[in-house]
Amino acid sequence: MIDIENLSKSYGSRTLWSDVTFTISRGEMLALVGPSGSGKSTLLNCLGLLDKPSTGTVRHEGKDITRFSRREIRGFRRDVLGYLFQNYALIENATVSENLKVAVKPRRSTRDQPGTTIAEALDRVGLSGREKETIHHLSGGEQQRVALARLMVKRPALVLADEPTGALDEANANMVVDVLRAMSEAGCAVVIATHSTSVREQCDRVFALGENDREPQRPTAALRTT
Ligand SMILES: Nc1ncnc2c1ncn2[C@@H]1O[C@H](COP(=O)(O)OP(=O)(O)OP(=O)(O)O)[C@@H](O)[C@H]1O
Repeated sequence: MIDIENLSKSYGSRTLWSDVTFTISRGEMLALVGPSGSGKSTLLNCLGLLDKPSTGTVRHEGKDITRFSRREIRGFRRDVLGYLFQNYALIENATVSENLKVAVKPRRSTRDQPGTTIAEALDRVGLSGREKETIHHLSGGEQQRVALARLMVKRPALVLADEPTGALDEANANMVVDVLRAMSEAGCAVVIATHSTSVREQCDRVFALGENDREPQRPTAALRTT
């Protein structure tokens, strides 16, 4: 579904990673690992069109998304992508249910499978009955669970998750990974940047950004498959 070829990212003379080449398929859950500062978030941002790689291509259905126009970027974010990022990207002054309603897709025909409803998603993330609460009154972990519920309602083809379990207790961390796993089993491609050994072990494949990438001016073949 996503073909990444010879991707590199440099800031000035510092190369974060280079020669990054791999494919992410539908139904696959992939862990992106590497030491702090190795560029995991930056790579996710490049895949999510929030940042641009210095060289290389990222193809979706044959089209290089790094060359998309603003209009194509908007369409790709709306129709294909789902983010689970550290700032949650929720509407702070709106309620839980208002934040989820923006993700509901109209069914184009009766053949369209009905998606997860807002009530089902909130129940799955343990936030039933909290629909009317305003986002900024929720804890960080609760906001993250709202972001996860929004992903379930949206059902994107590609999910990019940046340390999705970092701020959570063990039970909620397991719940997040279980939901992402269920989404991948339903045909979604999931990429998770993580330091967690347990999350890594639950993924289908692991890509490791190399330790040397932290060293300024030392370009490396950045990606290993384990
Ligand atoms: N706009 C920028 N200009 C210069 N350097 C930047 C810029 N954005 C990020 N960096 C640097 O790129 C490096 C990689 O950052 P990134 O957040 O991608 O790493 P990470 O592997 O996700 O780290 P962590 O595991 O700590 O979250 C960091 O050293 C960061 O300071």
